[in-house]
Amino acid sequence: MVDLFGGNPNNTPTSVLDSDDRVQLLDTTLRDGEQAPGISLTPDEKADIARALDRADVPYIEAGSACTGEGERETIRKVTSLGLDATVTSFARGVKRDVDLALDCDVDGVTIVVPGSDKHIERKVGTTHDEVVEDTEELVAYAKDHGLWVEVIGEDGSRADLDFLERLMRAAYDAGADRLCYADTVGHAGPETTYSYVARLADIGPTSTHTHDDLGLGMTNVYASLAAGADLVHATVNGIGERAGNVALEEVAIALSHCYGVETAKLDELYELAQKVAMATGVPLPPNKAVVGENAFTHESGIHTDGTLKDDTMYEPYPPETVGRERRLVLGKHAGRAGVRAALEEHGVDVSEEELAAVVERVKALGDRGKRVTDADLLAIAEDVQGRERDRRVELVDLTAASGGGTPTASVRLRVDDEERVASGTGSGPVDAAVEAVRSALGPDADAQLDSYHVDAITGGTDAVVTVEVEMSRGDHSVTVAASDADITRASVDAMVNALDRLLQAEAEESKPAPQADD
Ligand SMILES: CC(=O)SCCNC(=O)CCNC(=O)[C@H](O)C(C)(C)COP(=O)(O)OP(=O)(O)OC[C@H]1O[C@@H](n2cnc3c(N)ncnc32)[C@H](O)[C@@H]1OP(=O)(O)O
Ligand SMILES: CC(C)C(=O)C(=O)O
Repeated sequence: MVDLFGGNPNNTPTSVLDSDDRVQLLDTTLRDGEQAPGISLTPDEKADIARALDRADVPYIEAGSACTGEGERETIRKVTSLGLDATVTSFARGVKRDVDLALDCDVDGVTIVVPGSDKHIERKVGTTHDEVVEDTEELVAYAKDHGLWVEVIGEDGSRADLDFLERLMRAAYDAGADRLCYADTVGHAGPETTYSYVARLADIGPTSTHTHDDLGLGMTNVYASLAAGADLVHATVNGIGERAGNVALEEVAIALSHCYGVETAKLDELYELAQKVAMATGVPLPPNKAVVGENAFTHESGIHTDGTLKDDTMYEPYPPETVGRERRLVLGKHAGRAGVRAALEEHGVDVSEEELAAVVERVKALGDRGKRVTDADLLAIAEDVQGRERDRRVELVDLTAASGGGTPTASVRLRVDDEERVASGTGSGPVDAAVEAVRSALGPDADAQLDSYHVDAITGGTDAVVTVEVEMSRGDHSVTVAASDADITRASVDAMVNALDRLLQAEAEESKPAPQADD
């Protein structure tokens, strides 16, 4: 077995890092991240992300590849004009023209990428090992002469002949490169390979690591690199990048802080940064993504919710505020009594043990149908279980609908606050006509989206009672309401009017001023 992390005979592994070790980040969201298919950031979007990276104290920002074209150079210039604290760099192939184009964008540094593996040297670039070494030496000296910070990357380094890679990197370092970088370009290496390659480079000079996630080993290889002596990690926000992406900056930052006390960025800036990148790139955050996913600090299952209510730290490795987030307890199929009681108490609703059991059962039933149980759903269930009448803003008083022969028509009488409103509508069928009539009676108060509409027959036969369940949303609020009747049009309109009423109530509730401490 390979003794990767230097375990001693007592089976206690040597720590990868100590809290006084210094590790830095180079963010390549704007270069490798943008290379993910379909992403193209505008100058303003790059500037916005770069500012957010700078606020998070990320010391190196690779702003793009100046060789790509004039549009890209404009985006890089926009970033270099911001006067950030970070060192702003551009990617450059191992050719003088690319370094000149980078200089033309006023960057502080270049990441010079030269072919590292035989495949890249012979088949891609069509050169020789000796030429790569000579060209690299010349180019590093040229870039240094022009005042640039220089990192030299041996592309496809993890598949390179290690003796050659070492020779190439030594030549680059001797020519004046500030840093060397190990690149697992196709994300094929395991941690043992990574460790042995990085260890050889780190013996030469300061070494960075650039890992990809094709085998899901991006982060493992960062650890192997740090254990082997690397002290700078290339990463992208949300892990976006070529193919399966790069190692995620937010994950590296929190993991090094949590496991070793090594700080690499301002952690409480990470969530905003992640959202900004998701928005600008159009690559949404997966809900289960570490640190920044919707579910990272959300608890639904009863056992977890109960534990969390007893002690915040029960089911979380670190408090959500550390990374600029908040904890959420939500209800669904896996809810238990403690979570439901806490949610009701938050809305000032007290229930007996018996009522609580009935509410939990209804919450689970809603969850069983694959529904997210919202606050409005919970309050509707509790009211029903407790047989409480609530103040309503909108109520269906009367409905008539006709569909025989000509165009289906319907008229409704609604009570809206203390006023009665009557309206009629036409539609493709009686339900559609009745919904049109409701919209016409309510005007802007009916501006809501019907997210789902579901009909179930509760009893058999042509006199069956049907239950109509609608899910509607308005702004940030969403509600699921069911109504039953022998008349499907009546059940549908009842459910929709009740849903609209609850959405309007939720909105009104939200706009109430918060109670003062001594209220
Ligand atoms: C692993 C990585 O992420 S590498 C970075 C990937 N980034 C990019 O590709 C940036 C966007 N690219 C582009 O806009 C274009 O590819 C350009 C402008 C760079 C080049 O465009 P073109 O001149 O049309 O060349 P094309 O894209 O077809 O081929 C790439 C060329 O770069 C050469 N090249 C590739 N890597 C290197 C390197 N490390 N050093 C020197 N030359 C290289 C190739 O040999 C090929 O040259 P050839 O045309 O003489 O065969
Ligand atoms: C340019 C280099 C660092 C790269 O993106 C890679 O090798 O994956």
